[in-house]
Amino acid sequence: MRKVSVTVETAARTAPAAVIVGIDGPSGTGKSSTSKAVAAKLGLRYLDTGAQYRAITWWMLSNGIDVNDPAAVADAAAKPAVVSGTDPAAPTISVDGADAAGPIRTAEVTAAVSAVSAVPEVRARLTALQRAIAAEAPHGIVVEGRDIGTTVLPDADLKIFLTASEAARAARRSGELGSRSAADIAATQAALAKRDAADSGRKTSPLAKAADAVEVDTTELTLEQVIECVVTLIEDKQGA
Ligand SMILES: Nc1ncnc2c1ncn2[C@@H]1O[C@H](COP(=O)(O)OP(=O)(O)O)[C@@H](O)[C@H]1O
Ligand SMILES: Nc1ccn([C@H]2C[C@H](O)[C@@H](COP(=O)(O)OP(=O)(O)O)O2)c(=O)n1
Repeated sequence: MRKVSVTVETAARTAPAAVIVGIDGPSGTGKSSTSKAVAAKLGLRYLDTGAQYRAITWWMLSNGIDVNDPAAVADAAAKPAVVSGTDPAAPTISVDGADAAGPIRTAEVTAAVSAVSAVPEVRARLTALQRAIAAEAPHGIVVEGRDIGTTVLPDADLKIFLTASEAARAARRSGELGSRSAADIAATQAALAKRDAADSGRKTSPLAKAADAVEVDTTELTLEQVIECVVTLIEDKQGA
């Protein structure tokens, strides 16, 4: 009996601790692509918190809530059941049991999401959900968003803040939308700037770099270089 218990205790001591990584930054800096790839490489879970804010926004729009009325949004904030699947190879998002992966990417949701995510009741609810998901991840998790390092997981083992020039971010997003014309890139850049200003300017947990976050400017880096950089930072932390 004694021998078994010593073996179990030794195994527990030597098993690598779960690692919690927060990746924040404005739109188009590479948060989702980087977080998914890093989590897959290191056997961690992956959580896209932006998808959760989009999911609540989609529910509000589908249920006739005026997204520009903060009191109406606050009243409804507890109603939708948001569920995130955290496998980095196949992340999922559902609302009240319905697959929301497609509908949350429409232009209508993108235009409304900053107003909905500025409402404190929405943030409180999703922050609690995000913390619970992170706490349950067996080997750790990469959580991406706008306020992960500052608010959701202030004790994360590693915080990364991704940046890139507005022009690079607009070109990336336009490419995703299937257009590289100068006019489309300019329109995308204006929409990005407007959303970033709203996300950075709101009162409750705005988009911001945590004081202890590592800033990585991805403007001149390939996605592979950014992934490698973040993997190295995590491995350095784990080895420390
Ligand atoms: N370093 C990079 N260089 C070029 N394209 C990139 C880079 N990082 C991401 N991308 C591309 O830019 C687009 C936006 O990336 P994404 O990860 O969705 O950003 P975010 O989650 O920050 O909004 C995607 O099409 C992605 O493949
Ligand atoms: N932790 C987070 C994540 C996203 N949000 C809000 C603000 C963002 O404009 C929207 C959408 O986030 P998402 O990461 O999907 O945005 P993009 O992929 O950059 O288009 O959600 C937030 O307020 N807090």
